[in-house]
Amino acid sequence: MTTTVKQKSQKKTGKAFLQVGQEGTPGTSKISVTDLNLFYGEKQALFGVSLDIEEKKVTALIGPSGCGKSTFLRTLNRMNDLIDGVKIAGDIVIDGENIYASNDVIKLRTRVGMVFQKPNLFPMSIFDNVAYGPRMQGIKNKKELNKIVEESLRGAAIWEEVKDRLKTSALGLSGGQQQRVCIARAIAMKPDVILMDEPTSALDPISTLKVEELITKMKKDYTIVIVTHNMQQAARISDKTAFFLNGEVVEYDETNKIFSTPRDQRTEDYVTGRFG
Ligand SMILES: Nc1ncnc2c1ncn2[C@@H]1O[C@H](COP(=O)(O)OP(=O)(O)OP(=O)(O)O)[C@@H](O)[C@H]1O
Repeated sequence: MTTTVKQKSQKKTGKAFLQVGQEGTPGTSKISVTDLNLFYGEKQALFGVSLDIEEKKVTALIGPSGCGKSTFLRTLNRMNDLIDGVKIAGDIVIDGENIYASNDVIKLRTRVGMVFQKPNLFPMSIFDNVAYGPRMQGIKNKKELNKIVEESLRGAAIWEEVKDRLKTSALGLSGGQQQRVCIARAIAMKPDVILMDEPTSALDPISTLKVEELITKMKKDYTIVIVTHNMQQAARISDKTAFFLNGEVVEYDETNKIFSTPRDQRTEDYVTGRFG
């Protein structure tokens, strides 16, 4: 606990911006989930989910529609708290801290950013979209904001495309560009973890490829958890894959094992397209 607080304050004051989050060692456990059960009212959506998500790796969540992937993803930054009647039991520990033990959800969502299925930019300029979070955190200095916006847009591989139109409406960009600005907006909060819920499902193949390349680059700096329906995408970009079925994790392993030599027949049936 003390260590975590210390690390966070060093992050704020110390290192150059995009180096934030580089303290962790790839492959060590970043998020530890133990016996997680979630109910929407009377309906149980997650059943005893336990898994460790590794630092600076891409973890894919796959499985048929309605099996609990998005529900699980949203527990990692407590987005389900916003839904009436949700009950959650179990532990989710990030960097040694149980995220359900603290009431500081804003701090949690700063550390654990999220990118949604459809780009959800605000009807304001590209600059203001990316500067929105830092401004909410109290950063007013123009030079500092300029730096954060440029570094975030560079980090999201969209700077070259938008640098001459930062003051124009973000809604004038293509869907694929908007999604990368959404990623820049998440990066601007200096998170450690980025959750992505089917981030390319609304994009054309070229934009999808750009976002996939971006995700692959981003794992140098961030721990990424991505929900995808696209098996090829999971195989291309993720290091680990969890296969969900009816609210349970059937199998969780190195991605190449899940796709080449799965242990469970149900995983094999799903990844080979026999159902889903
Ligand atoms: N807000 C909610 N209220 C009640 N039930 C919900 C809610 N959100 C999801 N569910 C139910 O929880 C179960 C898991 O849904 P979830 O969206 O997590 O699945 P998913 O695997 O992400 O599906 P998809 O791939 O279609 O997005 C489903 O039965 C769904 O109907």
